[in-house]
Amino acid sequence: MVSGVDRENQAMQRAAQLRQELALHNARYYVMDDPLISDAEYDALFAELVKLEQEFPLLATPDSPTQRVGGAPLSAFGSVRHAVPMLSLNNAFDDEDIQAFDKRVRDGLETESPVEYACELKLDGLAVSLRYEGGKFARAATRGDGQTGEDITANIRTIRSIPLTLAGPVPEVLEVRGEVLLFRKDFERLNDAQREAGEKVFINPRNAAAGSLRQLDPRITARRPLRFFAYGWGEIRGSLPGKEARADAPPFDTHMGMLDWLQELGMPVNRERQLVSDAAGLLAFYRRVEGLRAALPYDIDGVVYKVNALEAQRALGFVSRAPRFAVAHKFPAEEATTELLGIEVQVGRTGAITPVARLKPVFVGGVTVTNATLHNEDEIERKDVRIGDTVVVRRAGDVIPEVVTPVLDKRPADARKFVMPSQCPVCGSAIERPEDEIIARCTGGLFCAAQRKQALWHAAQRRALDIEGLGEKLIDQLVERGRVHTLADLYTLNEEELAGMDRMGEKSARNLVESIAATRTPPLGRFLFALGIRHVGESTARDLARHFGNLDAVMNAAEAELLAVPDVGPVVAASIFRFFAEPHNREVVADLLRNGVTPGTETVVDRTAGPIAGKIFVLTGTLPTLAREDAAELIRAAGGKVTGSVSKKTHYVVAGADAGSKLAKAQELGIAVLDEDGLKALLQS
Ligand SMILES: NC(=O)c1ccc[n+]([C@@H]2O[C@H](COP(=O)([O-])OP(=O)(O)OC[C@H]3O[C@@H](n4cnc5c(N)ncnc54)[C@H](O)[C@@H]3O)[C@@H](O)[C@H]2O)c1
Ligand SMILES: [Zn+2]
Repeated sequence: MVSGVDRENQAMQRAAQLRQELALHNARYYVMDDPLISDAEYDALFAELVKLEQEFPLLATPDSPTQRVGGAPLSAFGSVRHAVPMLSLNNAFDDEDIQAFDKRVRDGLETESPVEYACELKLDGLAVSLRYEGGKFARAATRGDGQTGEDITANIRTIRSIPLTLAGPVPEVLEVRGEVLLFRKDFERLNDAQREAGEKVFINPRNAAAGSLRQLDPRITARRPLRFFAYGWGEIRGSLPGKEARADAPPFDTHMGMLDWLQELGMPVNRERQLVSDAAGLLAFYRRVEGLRAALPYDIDGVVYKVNALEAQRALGFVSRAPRFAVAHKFPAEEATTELLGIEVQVGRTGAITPVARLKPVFVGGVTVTNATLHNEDEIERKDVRIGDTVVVRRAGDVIPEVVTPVLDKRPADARKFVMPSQCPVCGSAIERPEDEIIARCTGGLFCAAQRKQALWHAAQRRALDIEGLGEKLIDQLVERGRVHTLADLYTLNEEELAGMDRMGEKSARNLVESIAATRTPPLGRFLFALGIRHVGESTARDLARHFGNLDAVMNAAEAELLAVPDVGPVVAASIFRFFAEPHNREVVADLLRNGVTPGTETVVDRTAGPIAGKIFVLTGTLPTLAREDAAELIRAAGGKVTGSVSKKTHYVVAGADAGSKLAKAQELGIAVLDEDGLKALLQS
């Protein structure tokens, strides 16, 4: 059994250790703007110390971090003594904490009736105090240790949304307090620039805002798009002209009234603020903002509730580091640090290879996360993430968790760089990354299980093989049951097994077998399109068919030959060539042929000769016998081009009934206008 004395000794040791750790983290966070651990981890250490000090009150020394605010001001800045201290806020994490807060407030005010609260966002930036004298901006300071802050007047002047002159009559001295922050987009841009310049990146927008504001050179601050929102005030001296207020007190009697007034004076005040009348109202506000959080352009780490009546605030007063009349209701942290155990790659439905971080399980954004996306190879390189690193993981709202950045100070000596594998982990085909692209892909195409569903769906669609009755749900089943591996397997399905699938009757099974059979002789262009070759859309597939005439010729074409096809550039040619160079894809085509699929052939037209070759057509209005798409086909088949709008480059406009502005434009530009007969004559000439 452990004696009471032993326990107290243990507690004392642990408390000393916690204080030392917290002091280190305070310095990293408040002074260097470069924390080593996440806020959630810091909060856990802090809470542990609070608990020990509550159990053993003798441990609560006045220099304990639990009794103090922030960190010491940097001596490089001039110091500013706060006439009214800048405090922190007590934290609440769950509904019970809020009920307890409301009860403490009502007990403190000796009232049974509901208390009115002003609710605000808890902006995740850093607190500053702006001093106006005679309505003019005079000085600005950081919170520092709460009593003394750093003089950041020159830096604050660079923030455009902060007025240098207040709009309206104000007391002689008015200190406005609020949060300086960086929008997420601006943060990302800033980090990109930091990386490019080989400078250290910031862990999150809060630290970036703090680092930007606490610059010894205000020209650097000026280049950072910092923002400001006011949520309070400090010293007030002199009364407000025309308003019967007590001197040295705010010229309003509620918190919300004061905020509205600050806004009228030209101070930015966050619009997401609301009055509620009891604990239930507080919780409803919390829920509402929770839903809003992901859509806000800046980070918040919770909401703040303040007793609205200033008289009641005064009655409740302060504890050492925070007011009794306010509380911060924290959201689950969106960021946490953990260890990056490994990087694996995932294959998407289009063959895109995504590197995924395998993480030591970590609780973030309200769930335990073990995987996070790393997007692509460049991103890993850019962020310099290595296996073995301690990394910051972010999970905001329902967004897929992502690795934000490594914590460089914690990099172990044996951290390894990621190397993109050369083979697809699903099908073993080559992984390739075209030079001008960010995304690496599996070249397995139809053969790759990861891409199968997408590939089948693509092949079945109207514009490809047009397999009626083969829907997405059925494709999922066929692939998941291992019955269909490639497009070729579709042609081996029989009625009986199809009838056995979910939501399939005998009749629909029979119909499907028939409709599959009906697609056994596709035109070559549609067949090529159905193969799902990257960059080969419907019209490129048609051009290929026309240029090469038969399947073999397309499959065996060299890259240079492919480049001879109209509108096929280097990217497309390379993609076609790669597709048919992959043995798995050739196998699938061979299987298709073996299973009775015979794509058609086409007469190869020399589209460089003939009267239409290279000519540009625009079709408008309704032709008497030809559908517009058929007319376009005829033109393309003869080597012409069809575009959508009339310009100086247009050679012919083919106009039918009800032709509108295109015809007018053609006449205006003096372009030859043909009717259907005219077109046919031209084609036959
Ligand atoms: N990761 C680390 O190493 C590390 C170290 C130290 C502190 N921290 C983080 O900082 C927190 C403590 O910092 P703190 O003392 O600044 O307290 P806090 O950030 O939890 O709360 C007080 C602050 O909230 C801000 N605030 C935002 N919106 C507000 C509003 N509407 N009304 C009033 N204030 C508002 C103000 O800047 C105020 O100073 C910890 O909980 C931890 O999350 C992290
Ligand atoms: Zn693959």
